[in-house]
Amino acid sequence: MNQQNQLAMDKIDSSQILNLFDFEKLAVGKMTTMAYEYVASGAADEFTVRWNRQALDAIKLNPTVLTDVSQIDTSTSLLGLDLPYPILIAPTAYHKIMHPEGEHATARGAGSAKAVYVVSSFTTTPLEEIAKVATQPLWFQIYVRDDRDFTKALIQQAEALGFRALCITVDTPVAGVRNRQDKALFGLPDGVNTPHMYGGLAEKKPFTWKDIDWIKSFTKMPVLLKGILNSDDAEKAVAAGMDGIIVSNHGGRNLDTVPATIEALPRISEKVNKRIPILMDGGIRRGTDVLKAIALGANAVLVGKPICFGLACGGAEGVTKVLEILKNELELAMALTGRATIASIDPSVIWK
Ligand SMILES: Cc1cc2nc3c(=O)[nH]c(=O)nc-3n(C[C@H](O)[C@H](O)[C@H](O)COP(=O)(O)O)c2cc1C
Ligand SMILES: CC(C)CC(=O)C(=O)O
Repeated sequence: MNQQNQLAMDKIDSSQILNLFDFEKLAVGKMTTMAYEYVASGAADEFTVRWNRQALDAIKLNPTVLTDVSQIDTSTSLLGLDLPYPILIAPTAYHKIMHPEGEHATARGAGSAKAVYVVSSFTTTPLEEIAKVATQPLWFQIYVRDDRDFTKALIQQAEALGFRALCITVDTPVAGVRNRQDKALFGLPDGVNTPHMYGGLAEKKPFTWKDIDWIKSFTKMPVLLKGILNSDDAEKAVAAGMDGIIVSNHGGRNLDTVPATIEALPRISEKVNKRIPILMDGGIRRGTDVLKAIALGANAVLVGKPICFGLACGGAEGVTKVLEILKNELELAMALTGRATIASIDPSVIWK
């Protein structure tokens, strides 16, 4: 497709695309069936995918009235970065199957929205190219491979390119039961490849806390573990000197029937007790979801599928729009609950 046609395809009708669910509906018609199924599906019977949403929906809010909400300030700081709002782009693989400009567009979209973009190690665009167009901080997500020299070189490459933090995905020693993906005969189309990763996720070598110590020993980037669901692991992460954790069930794509992340968050937050930052992802679609996650102990959240759908619908502009809608909804949720700052969002905003 030539550039002009692509730009026409990418125009988003703002009168009709008002929330993150609208993007998914629009994306169905814009993506190949294979790409849509890859993004939208979860593991096995998709209980966890649904629970991520249902658990957030089931939480009721407890607003406070007559506080000064004339100035809403969503800014926060995280691992040395000043963020205008506590929402990051979760690492998701294979952006070129969602949009021809792939991760290039995602990085530009993140730049316009002033959001941190966590780049997947399964990027279909070289890291150098992403770094060149990024105007906001980038973080890197790594899948640790059997070949540890390869793994080390990749982490060092990201560090040398100026990536600001490393997220080690720890919830995927093997890929989950991905029936929908398999039925859609998932495979990368000709011309799309992953310049920094080989093969799938069929690693044989044990990957344990020792490897985490090893990575921590040679990188200066802050290190976060992505995919923590139980509070004992959270405690071990603190003991191992991690700079942060991401409470995540991989968007329900790995082990079906694990709980919603918003359900796992409070006990992890209690255990961690503010010693290190906690991020959370899984089912965040509304500003009220962001507010609930912060109230229950998250310092920030990440969004996965909505970014993929935004990218598919509108390239860089679509990515920006997803983030702007969510940020705007967060501002409204803060004003309507009587919380003018992120620091003032505490558990009392949850109806008990
Ligand atoms: C299409 C897709 C690809 C993903 N690829 C990765 C990946 O490469 N590395 C990773 O750590 N997580 C990956 N994830 C998980 C996300 O980082 C994140 O945990 C999850 O999508 C959050 O839930 P949400 O999609 O409901 O927002 C992927 C998720 C999706 C939907
Ligand atoms: C290449 C895949 C394993 C990326 C991933 O984490 C996912 O599809 O959930």
